[in-house]
Amino acid sequence: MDSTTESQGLLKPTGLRLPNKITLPSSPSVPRATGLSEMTEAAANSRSAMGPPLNAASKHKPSGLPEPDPKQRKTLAERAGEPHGSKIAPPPSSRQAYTNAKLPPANGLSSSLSRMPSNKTSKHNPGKAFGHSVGYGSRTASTNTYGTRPKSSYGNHQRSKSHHQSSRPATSMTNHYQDDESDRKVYDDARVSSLEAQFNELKEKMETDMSKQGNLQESIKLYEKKNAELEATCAHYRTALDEHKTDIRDLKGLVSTTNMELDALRRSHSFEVDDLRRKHRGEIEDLEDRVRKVAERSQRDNEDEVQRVRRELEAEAEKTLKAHSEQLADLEKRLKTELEEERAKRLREAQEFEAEFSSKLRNAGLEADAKHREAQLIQGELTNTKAELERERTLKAGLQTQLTESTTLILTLEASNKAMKEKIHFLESDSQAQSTAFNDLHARMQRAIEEAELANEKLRQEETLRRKLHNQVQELKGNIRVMCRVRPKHDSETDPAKIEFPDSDTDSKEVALQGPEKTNAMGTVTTQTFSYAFDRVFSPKSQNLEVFEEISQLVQSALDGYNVCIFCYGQTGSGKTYTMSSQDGMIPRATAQIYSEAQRLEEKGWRYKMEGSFVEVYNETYNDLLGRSEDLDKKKVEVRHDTAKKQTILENAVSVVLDGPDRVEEILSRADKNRTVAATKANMRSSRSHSVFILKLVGENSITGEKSEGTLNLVDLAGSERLEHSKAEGARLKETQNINKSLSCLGDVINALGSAKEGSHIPYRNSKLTYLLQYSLGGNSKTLMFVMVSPLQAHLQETVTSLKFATKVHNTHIGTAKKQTKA
Ligand SMILES: Nc1ncnc2c1ncn2[C@@H]1O[C@H](COP(=O)(O)OP(=O)(O)OP(=O)(O)O)[C@@H](O)[C@H]1O
Repeated sequence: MDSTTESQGLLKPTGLRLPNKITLPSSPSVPRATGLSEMTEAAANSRSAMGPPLNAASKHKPSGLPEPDPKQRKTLAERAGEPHGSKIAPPPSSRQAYTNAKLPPANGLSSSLSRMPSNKTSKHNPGKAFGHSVGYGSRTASTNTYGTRPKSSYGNHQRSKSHHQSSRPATSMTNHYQDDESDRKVYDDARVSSLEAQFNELKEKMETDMSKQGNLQESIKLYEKKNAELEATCAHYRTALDEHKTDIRDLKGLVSTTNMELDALRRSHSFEVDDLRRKHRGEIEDLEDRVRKVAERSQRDNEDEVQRVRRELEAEAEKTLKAHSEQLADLEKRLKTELEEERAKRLREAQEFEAEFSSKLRNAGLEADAKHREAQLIQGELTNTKAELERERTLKAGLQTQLTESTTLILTLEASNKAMKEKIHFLESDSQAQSTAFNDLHARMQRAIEEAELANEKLRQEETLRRKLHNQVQELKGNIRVMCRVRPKHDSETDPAKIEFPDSDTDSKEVALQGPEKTNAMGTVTTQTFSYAFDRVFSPKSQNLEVFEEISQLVQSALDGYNVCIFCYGQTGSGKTYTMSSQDGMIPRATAQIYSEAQRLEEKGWRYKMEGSFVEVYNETYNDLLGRSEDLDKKKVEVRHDTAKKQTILENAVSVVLDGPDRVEEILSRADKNRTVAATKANMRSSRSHSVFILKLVGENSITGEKSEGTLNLVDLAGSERLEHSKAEGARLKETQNINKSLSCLGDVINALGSAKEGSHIPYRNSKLTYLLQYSLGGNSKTLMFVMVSPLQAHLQETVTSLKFATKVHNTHIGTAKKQTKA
């Protein structure tokens, strides 16, 4: 039911009219929701716009709604044209009682008023109460009071008053009623007008409330609208929030992906940097290696050049001397002829003028005596010159310093020749004396030549003696010698072992290793020192040249016809290959020495033929390192021994005739190439195989008829590391087992050679290596073992094992070496 209908309903019983239209004030105070903050503000505003609570509103505060002017308002009595309404005002107490609604309104209003909210404090039925007390013309018997007072405090008061009245007698009451009827009527009118006033007041209040209700409904609608807007905004923001959350999630995913990519990039970058660093280091090492090789090669070239120039100069000097001798001989011959002619001529002249110049002849005889003395002097000078020439011939070979002397001598000879010519020219004046002088000269020259031949013969004998003495020296040094070499530490290597060379200032024959620190039960830290002594110890500072000087005498022995075996023993990476086969290693140096010695010996009548072979022993099979690389593991190399000649023959292996120093380089590079090819097939094969360079030297002296045949074996043994340390498996295990077997066989052979009596069994056949070296180890040979030592602490255990093995070999004494002479 709307407010208008309700108002109309209210008007019916009373005939009062409510204003047709209640204009609700616009509510400017209600803001439009524009956002979350605005909504809060609007809510606050709307709350304030709602006004005070309803019970407060019942006090009728001005609400802004149009209200009838209170001055124009008229009471019902006024409207009905009853002028006395204003005169009879109810007592203030009765007005108060109506306000409290303890009394019911007039009967005509009862139906309408019954729909009004009742005061909950009242227990009365207002209509009923009103009916009982104010019904027109009816008074209930139960009403002991006059019945005009409402049941309120006023009523109570009435009741208490009635109570007093009830004590009055009924007759007196009836009288009173008749007397005061007019007063009662007045009083009723007053009451009616009072009720009307109250009703008006109530109606106004209702209207106010209704208008407020309308306002409130408007406000509610506005709030609902605003709420809907806010909810829409809220939903919008929620969607936006969800989108943002999705974006944030995406971004987080992107960030983590980017981070992962960055990490991957960083990792790959660091790998690349590491690779580049490794590559760079490798390149630097390659470059250093190449530079070193170039330097070494150029040094060798220089040495060769010096040798060549020396040889050329010597040849030239010899040629010059020969030319001078020939010139001298020509001169002598010409002079002789001229002298003969001159003599004949002079004889003729002398006969012609004998008589004429007899006195002059006497004088000439005197002069001839003088000249004879001079000729003798010249003859002495000539003898000296010849002696000098002879000395020059003896000394010229290989002595660069004496080349200068030779030049000086040549100059002196030239001067002497010149002087001689002058003297001969002078002597031409006396043919007799000159003839005698030249005869003498000739005789002396003959004698000098004979003496020179005697000297040459003596020299040859001395060479044979030198060989014998050299061998005796070698024997005194021992037929098996052991030398130790400690390689230098590379820059890339850390943690060096403590290796000392106590006698490096004097003999350099000792090496001392300091073992790891050990703590005993008492907590004392001790270090064990291992000392070893060998024939020679080379510190890391030593160069290949210094090492070669020690072994050059053995190389000489090979030229002299002995079997020589030089091998390098030690763990992988200890410097065996560097010592043996590097550019200036033992193999190139030994062959270079052999060449120059062979040339030197040529003038003593020796002619040498040299042949080189290079084989490897890998997994107990022989491979030819000078053959074609594709045949390396296919071609079967066999080793045979000629027991009668005590010679080793390699079948199916290439043997290269070494007719010049360049050939050695060629051999080494070919072997190196083959080993590199093999290394790709079996990893680190060069370290896992023994390589043996065999140089056969066959010499013959055309003058003495002597012959010699020696062999120089240069062996680079495989790495000697123990099986338990190498942790090898599969193919590597087999390799290591074979290496260990052959090395231990080598030890056994040396041991047997040292302890066995002549003719007893030596276990050469137990391994391919000892079988190959059968005639180069033992009684008929000279053996030198280099024990190579790594300078690192990590290799200390292996180093100690190697040095122990070397000490065992060093303590072995092998029987006297025998020179091999060809039948
Ligand atoms: N005396 C030295 N002076 C300078 N460098 C050396 C010396 N000895 C060895 N080296 C270097 O040490 C490294 C290992 O040496 P090398 O290859 O000769 O050892 P190895 O015992 O022959 O090893 P493997 O058994 O593997 O053949 C090489 O780089 C070599 O150049």
